[in-house]
Amino acid sequence: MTAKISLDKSKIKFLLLEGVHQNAIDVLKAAGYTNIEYHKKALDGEDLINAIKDAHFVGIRSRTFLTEEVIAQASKLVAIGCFCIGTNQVNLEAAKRRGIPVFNAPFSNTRSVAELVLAEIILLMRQVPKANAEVHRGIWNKSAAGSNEVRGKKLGIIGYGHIGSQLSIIAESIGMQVYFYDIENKLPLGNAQQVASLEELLGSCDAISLHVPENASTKNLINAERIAQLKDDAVLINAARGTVVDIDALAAALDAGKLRGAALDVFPEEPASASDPFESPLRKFDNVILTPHIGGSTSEAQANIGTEVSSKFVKYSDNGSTLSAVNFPEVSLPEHAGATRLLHIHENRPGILNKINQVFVDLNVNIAAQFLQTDPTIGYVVIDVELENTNEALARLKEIDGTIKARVLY
Ligand SMILES: NC(=O)c1ccc[n+]([C@@H]2O[C@H](COP(=O)([O-])OP(=O)(O)OC[C@H]3O[C@@H](n4cnc5c(N)ncnc54)[C@H](O)[C@@H]3O)[C@@H](O)[C@H]2O)c1
Ligand SMILES: O=C(O)[C@H](O)COP(=O)(O)O
Repeated sequence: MTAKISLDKSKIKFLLLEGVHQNAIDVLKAAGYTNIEYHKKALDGEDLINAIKDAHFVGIRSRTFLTEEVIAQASKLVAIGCFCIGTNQVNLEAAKRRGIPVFNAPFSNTRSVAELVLAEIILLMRQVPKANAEVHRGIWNKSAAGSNEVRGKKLGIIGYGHIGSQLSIIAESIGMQVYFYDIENKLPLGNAQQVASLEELLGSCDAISLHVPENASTKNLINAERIAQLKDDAVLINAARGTVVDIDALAAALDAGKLRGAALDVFPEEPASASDPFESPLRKFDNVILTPHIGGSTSEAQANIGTEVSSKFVKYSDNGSTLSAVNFPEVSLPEHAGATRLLHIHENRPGILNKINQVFVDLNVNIAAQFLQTDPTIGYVVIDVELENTNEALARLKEIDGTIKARVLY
């Protein structure tokens, strides 16, 4: 039997924002999904509500904010895809409560960020940003003062996840000694060493690079007190999230002559579009590299992300798989040829699975396979059955108290 989706594929609307790569569209079309609304920019306010209100799937990058209010107005939404790593721009809880899994691309732009950071470390250790700015102004200041090789220097990485550990490998390959601080115990790659406290890292390293997520524990992680602990000639890099560094404290330190330089790719407030101005107290410093959140913006990364996240959409839509969803019980599913597949997302409360199974007892059908995953608040069960009357089964599943969403795949 050929797999057929409950709702005609041409009626399933995909809303893709922020110029996600063409691969995203190609993957959807190859899977038979043709109803794709594509925007090159982020949407907000009324424009976002109007576009999302009849969408089944929405794909965004880091600049579209899917708040509780926005998600509440998207009554048909089945899944959200972040075509990037970060998912802080989505209210993950609000999505989960409505039975909407959120997918991302957890490592498709990892290498791009690590390469940019390594380049910035080398440039800052050689004072290239300052030299470049001066030569542009006609000043020929040829000097070796304050200029160093990175070989043998200490790199301190804060957050040793995908990007931090990738940076560790490539920095070590050009001779840096790598130390890292992470709230979790992590396997040190190569000769890297984990340190027990942030203070230990801050006071001893020549370059510090941040690779933590945006959350309560990382807000202003690098504040005035911690900047004061850095070596006077250290370089500081933030390509994680803008909230991690207190920008005013950094500007004050740079004004006082602290630090050799800094590189920032992310900011507490980023312009929504190219026509909006970028304001920052850091703009005046020649020894600071400022980039417009382009750490993951390479052709390679964007192409990979387009394929990866759209493939997750297709798998969820065709097959029910939530593997690698960031806010949802993960169910990895086999093909379901020959059976009807019913998906039921529910509040995780006692007795609900019994009620679900009772539907099939009452209909006198055998359950061929059942896959269940729960977290403390919701459950996701996928049921394969040989069933003639799917409408009745679906209607009865939807009537069960505590049901959040139910759908059928043929
Ligand atoms: N500039 C860009 O374009 C760009 C591109 C990709 C990712 N990012 C951002 O980079 C960050 C890291 O990405 P990743 O893929 O390496 O994430 P990851 O989840 O793989 O790693 C994050 C690491 O930070 C650690 N961590 C969390 N809180 C911490 C804390 N308070 N102190 C120390 N360590 C802590 C975690 O244990 C984990 O090891 C994310 O915020 C992501 O959004 C930015
Ligand atoms: O989270 C990420 O992957 C980065 O911040 C990149 O976001 P972007 O897709 O908006 O460039």
